[in-house]
Amino acid sequence: MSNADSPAVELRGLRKRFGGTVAVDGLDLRLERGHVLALLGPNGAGKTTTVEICEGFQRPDDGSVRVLGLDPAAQGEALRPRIGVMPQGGGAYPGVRADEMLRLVASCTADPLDPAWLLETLGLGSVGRTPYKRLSGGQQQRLSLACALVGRPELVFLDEPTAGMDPQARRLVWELVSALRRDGVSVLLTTHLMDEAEALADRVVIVDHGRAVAEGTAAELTAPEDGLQELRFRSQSSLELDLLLSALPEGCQATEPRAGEYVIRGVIDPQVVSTVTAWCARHGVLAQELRVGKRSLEDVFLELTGRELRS
Ligand SMILES: Nc1ncnc2c1ncn2[C@@H]1O[C@H](COP(=O)(O)OP(=O)(O)OP(=O)(O)O)[C@@H](O)[C@H]1O
Repeated sequence: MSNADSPAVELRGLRKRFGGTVAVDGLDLRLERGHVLALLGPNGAGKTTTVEICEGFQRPDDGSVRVLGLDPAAQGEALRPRIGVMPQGGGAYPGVRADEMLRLVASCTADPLDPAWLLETLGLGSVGRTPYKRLSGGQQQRLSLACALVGRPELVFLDEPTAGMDPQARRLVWELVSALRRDGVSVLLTTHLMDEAEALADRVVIVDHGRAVAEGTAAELTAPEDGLQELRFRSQSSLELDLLLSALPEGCQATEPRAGEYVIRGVIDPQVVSTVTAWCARHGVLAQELRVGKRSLEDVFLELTGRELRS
């Protein structure tokens, strides 16, 4: 396969362990050119290790890795000018000013974007002369993102790009990632924020314990199983679901996937909603956060793994 036709990233059977810890456990993944792929998973799922292997900073124990058609471990020199990397937690010389830092990185690339424009776009125009160590965590993150993008990369790796940012800064970063996508840049991002994955990614790979447990568009992943709808609510734990079920039409299922969280699956019509709330009222149960509709990515993750994304 020629370099230009190959996917932006293709991983097959990727494995990496650190001593007794299995960080990546047979991961397959494919990012098409010009797409945004989100690796969604809780802390310790193996997201950073996967990204660092793609960037050539770690060597896998097993499996094949192709990034823009190249092997990052063996062809790093050819690959590096074509990718942008925003590592988790950023990093720079503590005393360097924001604009100096960005200009320095720009000077190492063949055809950089205008650093002043990039700082402005990321809301850093007013802190260009501020030393790195005096920037807020969110500003440091945005400077790190600017450094990843200034060389006009074909492919960008963003490891938890909005961690620690306030909502306004997060919105700026989301807009920038959407703009990258419009410009045909491929993006692999990691996150444990489902709304981030949902807002930005063409495809989402849910990872847990170094393995992909589900993959698809956010809409595919959250579509109700079997075309059935869901009614969800929270309440005290251990409600007598058999009793509730006996009040509902045939074909409905009722489960408590986690203590105090209830899911009714079936054809959810107004009558079913009314039956559930009436049953709750009869039993002195306050049904909170009652909603009818599709599952969230968080629900999907919980159902697949029994754990929450935000661990
Ligand atoms: N250099 C290392 N030495 C030892 N263990 C490591 C190393 N790097 C990662 N690990 C372990 O591998 C597992 C996966 O870590 P990784 O950082 O890839 O997960 P992650 O999904 O990115 O999590 P986070 O969101 O916390 O960054 C964890 O158990 C972690 O402690």
